[in-house]
Amino acid sequence: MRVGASARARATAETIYAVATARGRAGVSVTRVSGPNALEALRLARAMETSSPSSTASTSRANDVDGRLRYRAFVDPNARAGEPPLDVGFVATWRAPRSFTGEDVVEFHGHGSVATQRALLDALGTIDGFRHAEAGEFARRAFLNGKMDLTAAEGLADLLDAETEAQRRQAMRLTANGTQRAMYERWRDELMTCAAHCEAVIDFGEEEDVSGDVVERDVLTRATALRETLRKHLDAPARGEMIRRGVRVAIVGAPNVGKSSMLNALAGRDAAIVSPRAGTTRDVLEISLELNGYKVIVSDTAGIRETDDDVEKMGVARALERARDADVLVALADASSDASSDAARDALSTVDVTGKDVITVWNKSDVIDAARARELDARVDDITRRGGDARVVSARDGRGVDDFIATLARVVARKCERTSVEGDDDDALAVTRSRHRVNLTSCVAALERAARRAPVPLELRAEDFRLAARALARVTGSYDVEDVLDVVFRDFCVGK
Ligand SMILES: Nc1nc2c(ncn2[C@@H]2O[C@H](COP(=O)(O)OP(=O)(O)OP(=O)(O)O)[C@@H](O)[C@H]2O)c(=O)[nH]1
Ligand SMILES: [Mg+2]
Repeated sequence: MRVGASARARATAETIYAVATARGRAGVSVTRVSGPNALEALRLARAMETSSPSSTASTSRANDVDGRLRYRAFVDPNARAGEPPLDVGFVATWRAPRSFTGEDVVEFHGHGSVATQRALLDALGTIDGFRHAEAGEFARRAFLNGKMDLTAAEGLADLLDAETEAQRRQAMRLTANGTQRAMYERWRDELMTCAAHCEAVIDFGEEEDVSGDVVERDVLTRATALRETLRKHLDAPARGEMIRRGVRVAIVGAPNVGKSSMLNALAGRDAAIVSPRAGTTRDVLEISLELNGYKVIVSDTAGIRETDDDVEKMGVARALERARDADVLVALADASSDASSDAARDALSTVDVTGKDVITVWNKSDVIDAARARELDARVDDITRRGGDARVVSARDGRGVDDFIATLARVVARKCERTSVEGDDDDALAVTRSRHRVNLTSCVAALERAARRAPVPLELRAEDFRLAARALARVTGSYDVEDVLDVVFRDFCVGK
């Protein structure tokens, strides 16, 4: 991995420490120390069978660097005689480069209380050249020391944030399997090969019994194939990003149709204010759910209608904006009357639904007569027959709500499940971050220039292949890393 020498030097000059587990009350708390002088921290670890503090450093430091847990008293080297130890627990030590960060690492596994954590941190702070770590600094060092690439680091951040099964699996694939990195590196190698072939023709011309034309044709064939793969990768529904951030569902419709009541039914609590007055909801209100193991963020929005009320107008604008950003629209209407929904339908027709799923729901089925019920059932059948999703429900008495939730869960799963794009591990193909999307897009742009049909000097083609390869290298962090490091590692907590 190519990383600027200055970055590496800066990363390894100091020894850092931090609590790696959650702060506060817990059975066990792990405090991690990493850096060139990390073994100095063993001064705080005293073997339980010896009572003489002076004997600790020399005996334990030589023998204890094998990653095994050893039972120790944690002591403050400056403590007065007769003081009890700071804590007792286990200490483990790893030597560079065979550690998480690639540096010397010492871990203290003590009791999880605020007081023991603070006492140990204070004692570590008295050691020369030691300082408290910043957020993400351990992971950053691991990256700088070549222990993981940026996609794995991002996967680690995702894993620490994972709330659902789908998020956990996706994060593990990134951080443990490295499948995404392998794919990007394979494509990058292919681009470098194209550049090299162009350059070979430039350097050796036609002498080496290779015809420039043949090489050029071969390179263009490879480039075109790769461009198609990349395009498919980019065009595939943003499944990876959706699993990571949660599928966005917006409940939209005319005022008073029961949008807030539906949100409350989904949440299983009174999250939103419900009232008989049209125009009750003004702001967007969000709740988080887990459906089929996927994270789902449901938004309740203001009822859409023409209005002179300035505040309501802002609410309507926000509702439409939310509809535009959503992955799934729940278009709610009043089963007892179609009239109020016309303005909402007109406004919503301006929202581009490409790539979105729309579930049409008629609410308030408890107040309709049998004829109307039959009419709505026929409309539901019609929509279903055309491959759409529709439901008739009553948020008031709960009729049909479970079926609606099942439909929503199915739609969410369909959006997040494997979409067969290419290759045998489709999940690796999901673009998980906009940072990747940006670089992949510039890769495709450069590749398109490199592989254009018009006669172009080979030098220019070679240069564009190199630019395309560089864009991919930025995703894994093997090129131009300095400017992206803060972006990638700022999401970590302290201690990681
Ligand atoms: N009969 C009946 N009334 C309902 C049902 N769902 C909601 N309501 C009533 O309809 C009224 C409006 O409900 P809300 O949930 O506030 O409707 P809304 O779409 O959020 O309204 P706005 O926020 O004003 O756009 C309230 O009086 C609810 O009690 C239902 O299934 N049946
Ligand atoms: Mg409302």
